[in-house]
Amino acid sequence: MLSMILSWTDAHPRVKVLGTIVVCLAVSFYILQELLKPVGKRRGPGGKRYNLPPGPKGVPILGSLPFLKNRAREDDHKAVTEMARYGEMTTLHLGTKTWILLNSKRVVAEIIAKRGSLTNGRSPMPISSGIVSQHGRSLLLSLEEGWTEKRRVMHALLSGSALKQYGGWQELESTQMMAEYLYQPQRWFAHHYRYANSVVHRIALGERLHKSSHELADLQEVVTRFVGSIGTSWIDWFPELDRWTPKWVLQPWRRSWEKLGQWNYEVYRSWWVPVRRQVDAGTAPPSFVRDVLLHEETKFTGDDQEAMYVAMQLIEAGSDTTREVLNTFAMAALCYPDKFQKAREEVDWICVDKENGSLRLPCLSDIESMPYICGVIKELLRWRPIFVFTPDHCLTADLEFEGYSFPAGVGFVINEVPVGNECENPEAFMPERWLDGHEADVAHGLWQFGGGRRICVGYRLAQRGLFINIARLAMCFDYAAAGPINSRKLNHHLTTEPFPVKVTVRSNRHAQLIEDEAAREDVLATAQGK
Ligand code: HEM
Repeated sequence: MLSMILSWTDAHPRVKVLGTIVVCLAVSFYILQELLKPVGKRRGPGGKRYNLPPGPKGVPILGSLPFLKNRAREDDHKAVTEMARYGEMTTLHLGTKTWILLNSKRVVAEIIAKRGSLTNGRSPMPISSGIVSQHGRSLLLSLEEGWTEKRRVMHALLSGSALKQYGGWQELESTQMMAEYLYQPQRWFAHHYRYANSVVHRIALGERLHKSSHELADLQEVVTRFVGSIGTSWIDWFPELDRWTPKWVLQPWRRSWEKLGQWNYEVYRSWWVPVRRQVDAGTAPPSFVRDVLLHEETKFTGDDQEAMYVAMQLIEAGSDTTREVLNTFAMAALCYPDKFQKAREEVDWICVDKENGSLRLPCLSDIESMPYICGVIKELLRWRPIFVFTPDHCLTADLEFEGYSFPAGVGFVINEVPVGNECENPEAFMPERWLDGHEADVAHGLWQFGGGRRICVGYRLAQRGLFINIARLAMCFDYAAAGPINSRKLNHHLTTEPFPVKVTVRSNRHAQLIEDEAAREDVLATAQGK
């Protein structure tokens, strides 16, 4: 048979050439597929086969990447919700990575929280972590890349003394925000951003924010472009390509990312260097940088550049997130006036004097007495999550779990929408669903801050910042739609008005209260733009 084929192809040389090409292509494709096998399909030691949960088949080599890249950011969250149809866990092969989506609260608690010492790694991201962040943003670092030391120093942010110290600044910046709302209600969204940015700026670097709009825009652009780099480059899905190919000959992708990384570095330096000098000279005001990161007792083992990334990462991680939740609050106020009213009633109950009717602004010590406001915060994060996926929690050793076996290197990812929707009537905004005695603990039963060993280090600060502002806004301002709105179109990417809102102060008495408070805190003139 073979000799017949050979003599036939001898007589038809073109077919022979074509056949050879087809065979070569098929062999190359097979080799490529073997080389770029995702972590979850590879055999373990001694040829061990792993048993992963079900999931979509995907296409050769790329797996489910084309699907995920196109659909994960859709406003209706349909694609990420559909992923949960495979069960409590869904396996996705994405380039050479394998993600296990965790679709229920139960498995998130089991894998991310209870087995946190095994699931605290991160998969390699040579572009967004390596080149763009110069291996400095702890958020994306693996254990081997020095995450543990950075986490150690940041941990201080979760402590009671830090919360107390920074609480005063949160109240002050919030008072300024209230006054800004009063004088420029049409710029409500911009006040959210200013608040979020200045609070975390002061916590990290020690000074109130007095940067030029150009400098602020640069930092915002750095954040946007960094976030935009996550998951964008194919190389982050096939990190092996970065290791296997010689850098300067076969890595054409490097140049533009390096330019971005260098620009990011320079913007960071322009914020960092003056603070570093003040600390060295002993003239710096209190801050996380002065009192923790660079304090000799902390014994941070990183160099100046690593310290800079730790400090600056705080600012970017803490500002956009808080701004987005405050915008979501404005949307909920428009769509659910009855819930807004309930929130207001709770604040009035505490902050209006029962004997003489005088008013005071809510403060952080009111948290325990305002469970409904605490419920509003949790519900905002559940109703319109700002993260649909948390970063992957990579397994650092093989794991057996409920009949499945997972190889080291797979990434567990919280599929936030189905997890948040595991409740009655998930489409509705219902703060009362959180009134279970744990409402003041924002991470209890809510996974928007991630979990386990890598849980957001700013989650307590975030909750307190949201509390003080939401309680005060509910007490003092009314929200009305000023055009068509769609509660799913929050337009978080916009720096202009994300949806049309008309804000008005509740009464002259409330206006007076804000002015008095702002004058007392010495932020009135700044809020008036003087
Ligand atoms: C609503 C507000 C916020 C949300 C939803 C949020 C969410 C998150 C999530 C999901 C992670 C990854 C957790 C994981 O991998 O399991 C994270 C990490 C982080 N967050 Fe937040 N965050 C918020 C506010 C803040 C604030 C106010 C700060 C700073 C003051 C902050 C600083 C950080 C830092 C530094 C990390 C990286 C931690 C590490 O490398 O271990 N976040 N955050």
